[in-house]
Amino acid sequence: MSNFSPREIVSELDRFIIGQKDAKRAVAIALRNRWRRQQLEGQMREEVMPKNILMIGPTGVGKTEISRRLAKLAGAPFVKVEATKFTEVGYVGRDVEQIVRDLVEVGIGLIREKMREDVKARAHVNAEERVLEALVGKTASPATRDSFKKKLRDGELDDKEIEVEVADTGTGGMPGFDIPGMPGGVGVLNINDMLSKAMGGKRTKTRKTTVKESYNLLIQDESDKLLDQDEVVRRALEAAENDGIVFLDEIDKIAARSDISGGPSREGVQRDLLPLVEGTTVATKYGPVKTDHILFIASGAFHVSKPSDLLPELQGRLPIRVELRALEKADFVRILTETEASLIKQYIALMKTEGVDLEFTDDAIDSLAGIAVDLNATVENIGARRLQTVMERVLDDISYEAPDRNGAKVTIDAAYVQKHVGDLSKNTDLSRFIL
Ligand SMILES: Nc1ncnc2c1ncn2[C@@H]1O[C@H](COP(=O)(O)OP(=O)(O)OP(=O)(O)O)[C@@H](O)[C@H]1O
Repeated sequence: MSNFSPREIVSELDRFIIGQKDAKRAVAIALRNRWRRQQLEGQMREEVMPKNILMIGPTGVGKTEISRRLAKLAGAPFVKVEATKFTEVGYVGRDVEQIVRDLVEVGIGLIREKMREDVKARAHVNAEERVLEALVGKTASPATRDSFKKKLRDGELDDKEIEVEVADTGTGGMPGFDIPGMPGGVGVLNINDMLSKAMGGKRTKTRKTTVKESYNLLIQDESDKLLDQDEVVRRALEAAENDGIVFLDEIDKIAARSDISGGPSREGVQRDLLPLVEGTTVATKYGPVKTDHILFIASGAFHVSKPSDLLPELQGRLPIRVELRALEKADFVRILTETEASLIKQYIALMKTEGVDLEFTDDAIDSLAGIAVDLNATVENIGARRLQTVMERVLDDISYEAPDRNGAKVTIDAAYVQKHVGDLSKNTDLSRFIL
């Protein structure tokens, strides 16, 4: 859990998302509130519920992006679900619980990655200790150890032969396999683990190797010892419960209190979602998960329905309302130029791998932004996503020819942009399919 202040969180989000100050502020406070809750003790800690957020704004203006970046910043498990998915035919009420199961799966992935990193450093330290022991023996004086440690770190002993004892993993180790219906995660059985347990503990063997090569063997050996599956699961459940963020998109589409023919009623879906948001316990294959402290960020355009069309109970559980505004041309220019890993930066980096030096003039960027705005107005407003389709089209030729143009410098100016998408964008019928 990060201990950034709300101001710091907003400034981190500013690196990736242009504008939308209110939404950034709201999520920053929500994240800080989690940290505050963690500082509390006993009953009070259990009483403090997250203040869930309702983001209102047209499509493609940064609602998901803000939430996803927030989760990344916090190292928190994150899932995005379309609320309308639950209005489909064949849906049964309990399906909403899958959201929580998915959140736990994401948590397992995150924690495993984190623990591998933790373990890597520790495994390396342990491995070094074992190499030292192999070199100088168990009873050497601290001074001797230190002097050998220095030589070891300077690489002076790399070619020296030593004997190390490592876990015997049989003939190269057998692969783990999935239990049908329980792919991945704790469902994986490791034959070697089972064998070694069945045989009353570890089987080891002595290997003769050089100091340099022993490291790989020992780091692997130590990592295996350190990465504890039960611990991964325990921490993942904890992360899902306390840090999890669920992004419920298209909540406006289930807001109207009328039924859609064929599918379950919208109100029914709201009723199914309600316990999750209010706090319930969901059974997962890893164990029960309490949803009380999961942060829900619901989002929708609310062009037709209004937040007040949601069930009162659900409205009450989404007390923080923020509006995101539609993006204008100036925003598109900033999205193209100022964000970290902006599309422009991505294309420049990609072309560089081919030895092509790509450059965009200011008027090219202005032109790209202008075309995106026009298309959003004439074809369909898809927000900043429009930049992707326009950019892809403009760079199509260069992308295709890049391998033959190693060493070339390509400058994209307004004329180039106009030539490649300008005319097309004026033809609304054609644009509908291509841009
Ligand atoms: N304000 C912004 N600044 C930078 N990039 C943005 C901004 N708004 C949108 N984008 C980019 O546009 C794409 C779509 O945005 P996002 O997924 O956040 O849309 P959304 O508002 O959640 O819409 P929807 O409800 O349809 O999912 C993302 O790739 C995102 O990077």
